Amino acid sequence: MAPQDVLTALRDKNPLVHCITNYVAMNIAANVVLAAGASPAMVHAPEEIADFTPICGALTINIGTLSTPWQASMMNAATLASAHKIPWVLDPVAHFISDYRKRAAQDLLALRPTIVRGNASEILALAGEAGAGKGADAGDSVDAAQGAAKALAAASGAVIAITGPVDFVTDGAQEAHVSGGAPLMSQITALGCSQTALMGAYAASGSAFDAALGALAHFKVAGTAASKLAHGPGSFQMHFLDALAATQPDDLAKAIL
Ligand SMILES: Nc1ncnc2c1ncn2[C@@H]1O[C@H](COP(=O)(O)OP(=O)(O)OP(=O)(O)O)[C@@H](O)[C@H]1O
Ligand SMILES: Cc1ncsc1CCO
Ligand SMILES: [Mg+2]
Repeated sequence: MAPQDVLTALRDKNPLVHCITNYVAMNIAANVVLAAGASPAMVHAPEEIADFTPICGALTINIGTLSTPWQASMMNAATLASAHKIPWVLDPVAHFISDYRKRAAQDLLALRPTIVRGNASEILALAGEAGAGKGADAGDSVDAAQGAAKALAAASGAVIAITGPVDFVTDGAQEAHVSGGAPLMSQITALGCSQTALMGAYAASGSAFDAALGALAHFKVAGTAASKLAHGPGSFQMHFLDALAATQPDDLAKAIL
């Protein structure tokens, strides 16, 4: 299924996307998923996972504001998703900042996510390579992390997506670059986290590589459109949501190299 067909299926199915994300990202990520045409639900209580994860079209897990009870929910939800063959996406936000977070990311990776999405520093570190990341923002270039992404895809079986000025995605065999968007996108917090949530919506609607590629292209196309209307980060966010909703399946090819 080509990326544009995944978007058509997404809008047709309006899939339910279980998002376990961070406090910073919750609102923008939910709005991004809604604007694109899917149905987000931010559910993280340990008591609710067993009931909720199995009825969803996809699961997304983001460790941006990790704590012990949330980690238990993440591990349980990921285990259930893998057991029920529900696609799930891992976003290992700044996992290199502490041993606690590093171990949490590796434990989740061992549960075999369908897709891993991170910035260059996060993907480098997840593959065990040294990078320059210090917090949630990337300190490395996408180019520098491409080899790590390929190695990680081969080792984990996941599709690996790196976001940045030009995105890169690989499943170990196929690969693609995705261009467009605007530098302003890195000035708005949690847009990467929102990209992860959108990848869940796409993964609920098509195969893993084309889902990741489609979600990356959707952001770039909408980012390019929003940047023409925006006067700064605040108005960019407003125009970006409008542009996500206005993006049509045939637009996606413009961003894919
Ligand atoms: N300089 C840039 N030019 C164009 N697009 C960009 C640029 N920087 C980031 N983007 C886009 O912004 C989105 C978020 O990517 P980014 O790599 O900043 O994620 P992140 O660091 O994980 O973000 P966060 O942790 O704040 O959620 C992606 O769609 C990416 O393609
Ligand atoms: C700024 C920030 N801190 C923890 S999560 C997050 C959102 C972007 O990853
Ligand atoms: Mg960023």
